[in-house]
Amino acid sequence: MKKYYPIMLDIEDKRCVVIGGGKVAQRKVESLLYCGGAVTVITPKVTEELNNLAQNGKIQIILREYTSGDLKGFDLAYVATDNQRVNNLCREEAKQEKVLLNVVDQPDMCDFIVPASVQRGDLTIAVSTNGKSPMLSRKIREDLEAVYGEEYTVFLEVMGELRQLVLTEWENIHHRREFFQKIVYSDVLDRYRNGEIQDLKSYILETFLKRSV
Ligand SMILES: C[C@@]1(CC(=O)O)c2cc3[nH]c(cc4nc(cc5[nH]c(cc(n2)[C@H]1CCC(=O)O)[C@@](C)(CC(=O)O)[C@@H]5CCC(=O)O)C(CC(=O)O)=C4CCC(=O)O)c(CCC(=O)O)c3CC(=O)O
Ligand SMILES: NC(=O)C1=CN([C@@H]2O[C@H](COP(=O)(O)OP(=O)(O)OC[C@H]3O[C@@H](n4cnc5c(N)ncnc54)[C@H](O)[C@@H]3O)[C@@H](O)[C@H]2O)C=CC1
Repeated sequence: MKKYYPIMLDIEDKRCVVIGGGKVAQRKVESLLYCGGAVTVITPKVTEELNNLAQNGKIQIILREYTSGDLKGFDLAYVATDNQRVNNLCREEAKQEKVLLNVVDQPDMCDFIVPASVQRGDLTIAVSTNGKSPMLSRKIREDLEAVYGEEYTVFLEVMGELRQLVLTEWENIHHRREFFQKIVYSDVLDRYRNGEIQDLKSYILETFLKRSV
């Protein structure tokens, strides 16, 4: 069985090229933009949404078919046409130019594949089936969205702030670990979700910090 290595890639301002301008290309472009990628789309035809993104200066569109040399200078590349010849040419070029390539209709030609993901502030939950069933990835993503709601955005913000505080102020790693463990494994999130707690940060500070110092 093929193994993919899951990583969190910082693509802020990295140059990403997408060959093709249909529905699938659009989905990949949207996720790249969400993470701050600098996106260029090369395609003779685009969806209305991609066109709007270009009008608003969010992406650059080059309105023509792929030609050899188009991947040069990019960090990441996606081919989202349904043209086998273009897939093959891009695969060749990506290898030569050492650009990581995703071929949306051929997992066996990909350097990387894209998981389904849930984003809750700084929390990312990603799901992949190694390409076996993208529909199943989607379904699991939907299930996760129902379980991990917006309260995780707030919770994680508070945990991040507390961690900064504790890392600089507490010397003993065992105390720090125990402190975080108590909060994360408590019923605080359930109670916040049920509306029993109004201000999550104050509640956590009062309940857990007082007890620990
Ligand atoms: C290998 C991979 C390469 C890659 O794109 O990176 C790939 C490949 C292919 N997808 C196909 C079809 C569909 N893809 C989706 C949806 C998504 N596809 C995504 C990723 C991936 N798709 C990578 C593997 C991910 C994994 O490991 O699980 C998601 C998760 C992320 C994203 O695209 O952003 C996004 C869900 C996002 C979300 O909703 O959260 C749907 C469902 C829908 O449309 O709603 C369908 C129709 C139903 C079905 O076929 O299951 C086809 C066949 C085309 C055909 O039939 O001709 C191929 C090619 C092939 O398999 O040969
Ligand atoms: N990975 C995934 O998540 C999924 C992949 N697919 C596959 O992705 C492919 C694309 O799907 P859609 O976006 O729905 O197709 P589409 O037909 O809507 O879009 C294809 C795009 O490619 C462009 N194109 C065609 N020839 C080109 C060339 N020589 N150079 C540059 N651009 C060119 C077209 O102008 C069009 O914008 C299909 O092969 C499909 O099987 C389909 C669903 C999901």
